[in-house]
Amino acid sequence: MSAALKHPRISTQAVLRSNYPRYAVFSRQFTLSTPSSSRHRRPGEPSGPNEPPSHTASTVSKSPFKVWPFVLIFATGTFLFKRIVDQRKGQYQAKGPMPAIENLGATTRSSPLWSSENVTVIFVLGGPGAGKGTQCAKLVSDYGFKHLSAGDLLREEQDRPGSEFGEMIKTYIKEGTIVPMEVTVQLLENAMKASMEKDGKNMFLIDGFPRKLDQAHAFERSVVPSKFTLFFDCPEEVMQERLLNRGKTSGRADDNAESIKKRFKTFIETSMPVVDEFEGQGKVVKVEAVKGPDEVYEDVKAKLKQRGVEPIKITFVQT
Ligand SMILES: Nc1ncnc2c1ncn2[C@@H]1O[C@H](COP(=O)(O)OP(=O)(O)OP(=O)(O)O)[C@@H](O)[C@H]1O
Ligand SMILES: O=c1ccn([C@@H]2O[C@H](COP(=O)(O)O)[C@@H](O)[C@H]2O)c(=O)[nH]1
Repeated sequence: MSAALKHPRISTQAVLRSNYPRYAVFSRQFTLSTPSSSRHRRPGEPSGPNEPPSHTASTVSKSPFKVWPFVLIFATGTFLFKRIVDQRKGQYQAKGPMPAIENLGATTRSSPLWSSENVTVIFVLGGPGAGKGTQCAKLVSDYGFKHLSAGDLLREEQDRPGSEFGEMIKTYIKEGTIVPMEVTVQLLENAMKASMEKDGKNMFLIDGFPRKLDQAHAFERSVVPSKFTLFFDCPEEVMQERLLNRGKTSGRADDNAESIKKRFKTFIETSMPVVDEFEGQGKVVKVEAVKGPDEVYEDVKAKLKQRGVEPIKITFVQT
């Protein structure tokens, strides 16, 4: 547009021809205002290069039709530009509020905080309701692991008075989608540090995490590489029945038919690629999770044994 105003004879003509054929007459008139020796002069037009015109801008200012198209083009352009900007703003806002990630440093490290020699991490994955938490509770008492559930940590943070992430977490959990990894990885790292300092525990079962490839990569790069992933395989119908049952007493905002459906979708589309990637690295221990809790647990113990993970031996010493 600015080019058109600087060089009206050239560019506005081109614009008018290409976009507004009905202004062709005007366009021609405008072109004719160019001084030329090979045509008839118009009234008031200078006869030569040294003679001033008898009145200024006569061809443009006399007819309103010669100005309006430019005004129209400018207004339409401005209107469309503003609409595009507003639409884009809308798209970004629809993704929900982003956390103040500058306060969350864990995922910015380029090397792990701990080595897998000193700190053992077993990820526990499986669909919603596959029985991860139930099996973890059993493993804690027999193997001495510290159990950290990513979902529990997020719910705690959600309910912590003054948390800047509370509202955001609530929305993600209700929708069955994955909270931005900066928040979850930082919560896990904090909980691991606390456990090591307080209980001296350095063997962790990390339940319900990583649920997305970016989390998996960030955690292994900046916190500690995992030993392997314990994966509980269970059909959706079985998991749905368990979750609806649990929903009668759990008080969880996502144990209802609508949220469960969304959580299943997220599991298939977002979390299964994590299992597939670890599988490709030979780092998945798969357990069928349809039978009762004790039968499933027997299978878990047998599979862990194959991986060299043994229960804690309690030795009774006679005094
Ligand atoms: N093997 C099983 N057979 C029958 N019911 C089970 C079994 N394992 C767990 N449950 C029950 O199913 C429900 C879900 O179990 P659990 O909380 O352990 O699953 P989860 O995988 O941790 O779920 P989520 O990912 O939603 O936290 C609970 O009510 C639990 O008592
Ligand atoms: O890494 C994670 C783990 C969990 N979430 C969110 O929490 C809910 C509940 O998780 P449970 O493991 O079933 O307790 C899950 O649906 C996600 O919305 C997460 O964002 N990131």
